[in-house]
Amino acid sequence: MNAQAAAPATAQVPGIAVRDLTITYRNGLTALHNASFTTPAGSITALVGVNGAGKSTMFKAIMGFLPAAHGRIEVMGKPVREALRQKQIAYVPQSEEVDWNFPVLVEDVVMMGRYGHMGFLRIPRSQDHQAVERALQRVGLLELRKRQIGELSGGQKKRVFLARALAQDAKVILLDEPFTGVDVKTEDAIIDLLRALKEEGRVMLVSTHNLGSVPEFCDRTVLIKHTVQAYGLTADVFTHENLARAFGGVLRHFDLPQAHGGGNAATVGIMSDDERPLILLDGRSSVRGQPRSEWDTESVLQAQEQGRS
Ligand SMILES: Nc1ncnc2c1ncn2[C@@H]1O[C@H](COP(=O)(O)OP(=O)(O)OP(=O)(O)O)[C@@H](O)[C@H]1O
Repeated sequence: MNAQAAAPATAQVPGIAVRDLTITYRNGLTALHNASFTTPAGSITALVGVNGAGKSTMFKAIMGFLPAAHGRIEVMGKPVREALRQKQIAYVPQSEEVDWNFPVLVEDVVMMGRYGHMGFLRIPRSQDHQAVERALQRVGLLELRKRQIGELSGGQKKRVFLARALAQDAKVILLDEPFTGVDVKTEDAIIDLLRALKEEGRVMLVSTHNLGSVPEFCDRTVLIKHTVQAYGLTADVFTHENLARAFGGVLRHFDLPQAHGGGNAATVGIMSDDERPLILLDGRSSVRGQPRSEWDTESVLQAQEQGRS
């Protein structure tokens, strides 16, 4: 589906709606122009593109850090400013954006998610402590609550910031490359948590270079290259043609013709931007352990409809 095409039928409950967004930095560089996409409540959307394509810029715009030169953003049906005021948006940063030498305990970082719920003096009440405890429990870090944040592993640090978003009770969670430097077990644990949050009706937007994981846990994808090139159901968007357009010659790509035996010859393509490659069958994305018939658009929509009813 290209960016101008109609949104999927299930996209009725609003999650994030970006319309005609243009962002120009102070130095005059326009990092995004006329970018548009929508995602519904109860969804996980991948934000995919080359380095410098504008993914972090999109996050910063949704977080209200960057003014729009043109266009608008709505979150859960409200203007961004209103959604931010209601603490509905949380951001899980890239590791490089954080000063890990800052002396602060794990539980203090998670408590920051409660600041917006506290009074002017930021004195935590029992419900704030309970929310922090629940969030740490959910990401499996309760035992490390008294550790200095700088003493944690890369995967544990990511989970602390996810816990901060949970303590905030954000409806929309933006995750900037949550799998960088994370082992496969931790990645799977984060994916399981994101799936559970989706079932609760929350909206996740996840930037990642880990293309192979996208069809496994992101029901939708936004392909970005200084604008939104395509968005919609991952099964529709994650095609060889679209990815080649978004990445140009940057992706490593191999075709293994007719490697799929049993009389159903198919072209197996492998595209890789990072650690886990994306496997394509006849130019369409596939999901680990699932035959392709279970991953076509119709089945995804049906499964989502059933999940809602
Ligand atoms: N503060 C800034 N001032 C000026 N230009 C910026 C600023 N931040 C980013 N840019 C530029 O905007 C463009 C988009 O950058 P952005 O960080 O959004 O890309 P990205 O897709 O997140 O990249 P990556 O995958 O490397 O994280 C790039 O050309 C970048 O150099």
